[in-house]
Amino acid sequence: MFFMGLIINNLSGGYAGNNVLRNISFEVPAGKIVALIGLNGAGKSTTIKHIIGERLPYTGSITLDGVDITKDPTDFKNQLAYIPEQPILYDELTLEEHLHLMLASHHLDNAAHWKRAMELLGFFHLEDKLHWLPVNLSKGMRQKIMIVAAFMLDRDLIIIDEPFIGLDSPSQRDLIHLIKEQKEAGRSVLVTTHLLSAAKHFVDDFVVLQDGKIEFIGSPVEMAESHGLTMDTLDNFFDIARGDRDDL
Ligand SMILES: Nc1ncnc2c1ncn2[C@@H]1O[C@H](COP(=O)(O)OP(=O)(O)OP(=O)(O)O)[C@@H](O)[C@H]1O
Repeated sequence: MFFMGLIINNLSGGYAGNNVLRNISFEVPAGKIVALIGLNGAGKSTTIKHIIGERLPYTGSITLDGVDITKDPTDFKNQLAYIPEQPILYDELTLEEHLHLMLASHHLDNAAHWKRAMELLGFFHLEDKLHWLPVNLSKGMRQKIMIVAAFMLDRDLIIIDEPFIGLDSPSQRDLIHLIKEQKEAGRSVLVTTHLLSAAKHFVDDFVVLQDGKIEFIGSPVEMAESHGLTMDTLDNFFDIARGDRDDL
């Protein structure tokens, strides 16, 4: 039996001439929500680029439900859904056409998945906008379409880059509800965020990156305790990381 979930093992990687990640290891087990956090330039996006296969590991391995990204890249990618920070939509396709295209490209354009897509659209109050083009949609609406498109695929791993940017507070709560549903369904969820005040309430573990290395892995309570903070003051975590402790 394979380990169910994502395992990053001793990963080193980055860009030509710029080795950003240095032997990082962490897990996102099935049924867990993990937040990858760190200051600007710590290596979060670079880590995500490696997990979605945009960059290849220099050393180390990345496996999802026992499938190695280097050995079986297609099988690996077929188990994950990724929501980028910036929505990527085609100007000339309606919302409905986007969803059909996305499902068809994953060989899932059937009644069951379409029903799921409609449920998710309804959840975000977008069900009456099926014929709209991206140009007619607000930034937050475009972000919600990316969320719907990822969640309708029912993948084992969902990666969300900065989930809360551009969403109003009710929509942030709606997204957290959907993320928790994925956890309850036994999926792995990996988010990157700078919003610790929101993340500390729903993540199982924080993985803290600092200069391309793992600085800490643990629950929000463990992270607070090990850095001399409480759950109430955890939002100041990055002030400590930056050396602004006196400001607390
Ligand atoms: N395309 C690239 N080519 C070379 N170096 C890059 C490239 N993209 C990022 N870097 C470098 O990699 C390091 C990590 O950047 P990364 O984007 O992973 O950080 P991050 O933690 O996601 O930061 P932020 O919070 O600002 O999004 C930085 O030193 C950055 O300059």
